Amino acid sequence: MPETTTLPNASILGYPRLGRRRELKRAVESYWKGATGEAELRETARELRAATRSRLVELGLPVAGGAVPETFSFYDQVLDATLALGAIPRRFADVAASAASDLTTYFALARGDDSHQPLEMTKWFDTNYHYSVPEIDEGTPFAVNADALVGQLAEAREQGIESRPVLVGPVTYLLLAKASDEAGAGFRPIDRLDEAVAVYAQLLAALAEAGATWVQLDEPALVSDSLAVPREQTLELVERAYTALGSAARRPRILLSAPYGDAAPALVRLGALPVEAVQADLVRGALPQGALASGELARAFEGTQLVAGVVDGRNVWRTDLRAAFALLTRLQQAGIDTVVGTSNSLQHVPHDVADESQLDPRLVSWLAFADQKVEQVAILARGLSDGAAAIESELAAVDRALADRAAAPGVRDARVRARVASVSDADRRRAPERERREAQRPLGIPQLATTTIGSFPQTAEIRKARSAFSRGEIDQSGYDGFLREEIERVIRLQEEIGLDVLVHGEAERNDMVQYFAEHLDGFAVTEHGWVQSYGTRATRPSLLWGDVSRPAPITVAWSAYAQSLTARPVKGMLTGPVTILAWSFVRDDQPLGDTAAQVALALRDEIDDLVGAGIGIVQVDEPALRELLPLDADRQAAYLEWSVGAFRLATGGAAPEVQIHTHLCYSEFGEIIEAVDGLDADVTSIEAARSRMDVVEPLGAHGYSRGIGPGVYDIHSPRVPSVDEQAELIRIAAARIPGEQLWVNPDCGLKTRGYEETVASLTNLVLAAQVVRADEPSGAGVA
Ligand code: MET
Ligand SMILES: [Zn+2]
Repeated sequence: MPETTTLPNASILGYPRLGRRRELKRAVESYWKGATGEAELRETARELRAATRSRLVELGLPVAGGAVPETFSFYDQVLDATLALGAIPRRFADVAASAASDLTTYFALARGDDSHQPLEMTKWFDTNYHYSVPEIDEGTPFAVNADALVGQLAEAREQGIESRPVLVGPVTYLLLAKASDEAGAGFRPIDRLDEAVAVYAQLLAALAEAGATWVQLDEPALVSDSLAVPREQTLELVERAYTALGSAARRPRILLSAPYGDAAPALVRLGALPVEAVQADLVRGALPQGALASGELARAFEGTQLVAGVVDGRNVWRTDLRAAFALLTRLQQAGIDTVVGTSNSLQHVPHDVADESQLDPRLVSWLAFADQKVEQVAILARGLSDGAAAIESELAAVDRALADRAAAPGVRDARVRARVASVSDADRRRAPERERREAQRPLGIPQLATTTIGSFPQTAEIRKARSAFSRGEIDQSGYDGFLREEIERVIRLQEEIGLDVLVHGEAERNDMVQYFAEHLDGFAVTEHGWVQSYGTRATRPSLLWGDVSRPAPITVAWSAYAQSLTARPVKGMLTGPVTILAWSFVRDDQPLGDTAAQVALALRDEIDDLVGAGIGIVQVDEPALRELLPLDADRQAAYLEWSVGAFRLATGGAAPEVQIHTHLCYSEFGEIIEAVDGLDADVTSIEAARSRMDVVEPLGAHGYSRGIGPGVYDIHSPRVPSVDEQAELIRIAAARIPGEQLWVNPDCGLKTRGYEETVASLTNLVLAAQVVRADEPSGAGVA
């Protein structure tokens, strides 16, 4: 074990990485465009890292002892680990061999190039952050590359800060990897754990050599039941890996973290590992009460520090410091060397609430973004060192803010509460499926009906008009006129292409959640509250702070106008309750299910009004249904009950003749078919083109009886899929799913696409449907 000091009693696992004003986004994108060179980009990155370290110290993290984490990334922390391990997929070997620098290879992996598809991206645990999926096979090279981490350490030292390098740990890295296409049958990336651990040991040696006193290795795999191996086995793998790493001759002290969930069942065993600190998420998770009371936990943590993740890194609310302090005090009294920490990296929250000049100051007083959370950690740490009295005034200030929040108008709205209380099971039940199918015949939907997912390209013109409107340069009627012209254009275009069920195109929406947040009571939107979703992309989640209700119809005028222009059916288009919650920062003072029911009732009224305005088909998008599924298997049933219940409450008022669609876009659809079936939607569109229709297999096996539209057009790139290619995918689906159930549509909305490729691709899509209808002449025509 290295002879260095223990961790100071305040730390965080990580911090936002794009910069307070998304400086890194601009620098990286300008480098991609070729407008700036690598040296300039590296200089901006260096300045950003320096600013972050100084800021963390200013907010109260100690300069010495490894309290300040190095969590910079040019694109993604999993991709950083791929480079640190030298695990360049073999299909990129030519890129790596000829690359001018590591950075060229790095971005080629992230984004692909003319001759290489990029690494796949998928969601990081139960967050809306996406990581670049490592591709490993028996022959993927592993070769240590500590340059980036060592360089950052040296920069920090120059600044007078003893920082702590951070890396995704070996078990999590391999469990999040996928077997490459070249892998042999039955190969699993985790099979190469011992080799990877050997490279991690070399990395640790290089860091020790460079003077690192601490290193943080993140192992969130420890809290997940959604990985390829059962959780108990993950713990064994972690024990194997860290027993080896712990015994390495030359290494910094190790902080092993288990963020994003409940590590309680594993905590005693983690404490006994030969590492010097273990972090546990005490917001999503708990302490093992029995082991704490019996002294077993304290014995396991003898000589090991416990980083208590009491400040929530997943939301934007001020922590109840008094409750957090009570928990910390119990740990301290149990004799455990306790460090105050966050539940997970602060990368999932915006920078600084002080930047929000437009928000109601009263709301602001209840909030804590990343900077405020670091201050909270520092306050609690001071309490641990100096005693409760030293922080009593800070605790009292939080008490007052929380009391104010609990009593503030709008946080509890008696009318909304009464309505939720009066909801009965019948409100969640539509007429039986078969009866609905009959009632919906007049809609005249043909077999292999063609449609889109909702949005059409968001052109520069649309964005310009929106910002001119928000700046007051055009007035309401000017803006509405612009949107009506846009809708008319999109309707005519769809008629020309020959789609069966049309959409209005969503030109009025800046974002599928924020648009609704802006039109519902109980929400606020931020100015600078950006959160990285992947690479240089960030979203600005809305703040759901109060009881939710709908002061007036939201989408009805647009949908009704679109329907007035055409004889073909136009789908109304709404974002579902679960997705609205998932992509907002949600109040933490009541169960999510209660909040979801409020949003559902607002949407229920919207559907009612859409139908009243002559709309016969309404799509309620739930792309985040899978994302919110708890990592912990024990919590999944309860989640599915309230989430599916909220969708059904939103849609349950629709008469049998109204066709309800939903849209889900993610690949692990097979896992939650039961729940999707439970949504009781008439038609569901899903992402399927990239996986070449993998989902139809489980759908066929399940005996799924509802309408289903597996995507035949991958909208993630400008590539135009040919008629043959799309027809081929339709045929794969048609082999397992009867024609009257099968819909033909793209994977997702078209908002990020350009018009040229959209028109070409949709034209091919319609032709492909015609070609397949002609395969079996008896199946063609109106069902
Ligand atoms: C991420 S799912 C998007 C659904 C939405 N209706 C759209 O087309 O864009
Ligand atoms: Zn989608």
